Amino acid sequence: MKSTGKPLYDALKGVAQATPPIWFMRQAGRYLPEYRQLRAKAGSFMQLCLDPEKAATVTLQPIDRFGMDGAILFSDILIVPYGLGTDVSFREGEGPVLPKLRPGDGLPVFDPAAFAERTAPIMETVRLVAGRMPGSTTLIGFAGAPWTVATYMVEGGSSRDFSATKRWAYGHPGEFQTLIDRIVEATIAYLRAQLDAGAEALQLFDSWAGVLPPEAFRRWSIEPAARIVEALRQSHPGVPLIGFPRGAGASIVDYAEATGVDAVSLDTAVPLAWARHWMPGVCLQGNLDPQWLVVGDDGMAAEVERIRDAMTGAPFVFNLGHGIVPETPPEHVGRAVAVLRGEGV
Ligand SMILES: Cc1c2[nH]c(c1CCC(=O)O)Cc1[nH]c(c(CCC(=O)O)c1C)Cc1[nH]c(c(CCC(=O)O)c1C)Cc1[nH]c(c(C)c1CCC(=O)O)C2
Repeated sequence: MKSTGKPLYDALKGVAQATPPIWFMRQAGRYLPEYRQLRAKAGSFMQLCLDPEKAATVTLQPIDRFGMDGAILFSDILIVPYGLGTDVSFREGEGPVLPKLRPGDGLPVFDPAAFAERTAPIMETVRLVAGRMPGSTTLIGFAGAPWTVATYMVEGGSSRDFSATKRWAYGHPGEFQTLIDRIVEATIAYLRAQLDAGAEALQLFDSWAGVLPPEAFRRWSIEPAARIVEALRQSHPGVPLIGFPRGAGASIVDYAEATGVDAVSLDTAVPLAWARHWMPGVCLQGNLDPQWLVVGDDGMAAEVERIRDAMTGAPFVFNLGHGIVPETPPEHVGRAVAVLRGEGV
């Protein structure tokens, strides 16, 4: 493949780069003073997500500061339930709050026109960022995977054990399938719209895939992701797709094969040599522990080099095993980038 001049894009398409491209999950957010400053003026977090000018500015903050190879759209996975008509809000220190959906309740219906209208500001953000990015940067769009999005809709927010969602999925699988199907349809429309607006690659975040036993993982994580991948391949052939089935353990190999993604993002527990051996056909992404960025010392530098060196010669994107935490000093992020690129200590 001819180089596109975008190292992240090329790596995702399977071409190993001499220096791995880098971006970090949650690279825009509360650890950055420039984010906190803009966030204070935006009202609620949802208002910030739905304000294209501010969301575009926030998307570009980590590009301006660190020269990341990827810009991830500033938004949230809960925009899909919002687009389906669900009330979504974020409480300070508590996280997301949604009405709790239960078996027997009317399920949200995917109305394409209403969904497109409610999510239109996100597409405007994508267009603004696409027009303002450096040419070597790749713009990454994203959505939550249907299982992870469903857990927020059923639990009414974050959860420790996902008991209500699991009991529904195991006890009433037909009805739970309908809920998943509706989220799949909405997600396909949502991701297609991001691509039409200028996103160059996509990531599907299945943050809670790891709570599912293997058979349930196949049905509720792999199958919906495979349907989304197939639909996007039909409408937008060639667009690099990244899957992140966090905590999937050994099942990540089945996920990579059965969904047909171009790249998989590895959580902190996945051994890199094992991933290279069992998933030779995909680009790998990961998997520095985000807590190393809080520590930021020579131990962090050594860990960055260990991960980089373990992946030499393979298509690889340097990232974290999960999102940056708010306590992270921004200088430590800068140091990790410099160490990776061999520019600093
Ligand atoms: C599960 C999930 C969510 N959102 C997301 C996931 C999947 C990744 C993961 O597992 O972390 C994905 C997400 N959320 C956010 C982005 C923006 C882009 C980026 O990565 O920089 C992305 C890609 C912004 C955000 N999403 C959220 C914030 C903080 C809100 C604030 O500024 O007050 C940001 C910057 C809020 C959010 N959003 C969500 C929760 C549980 C919370 C509350 C916890 C927290 O605050 O970290 C749901």
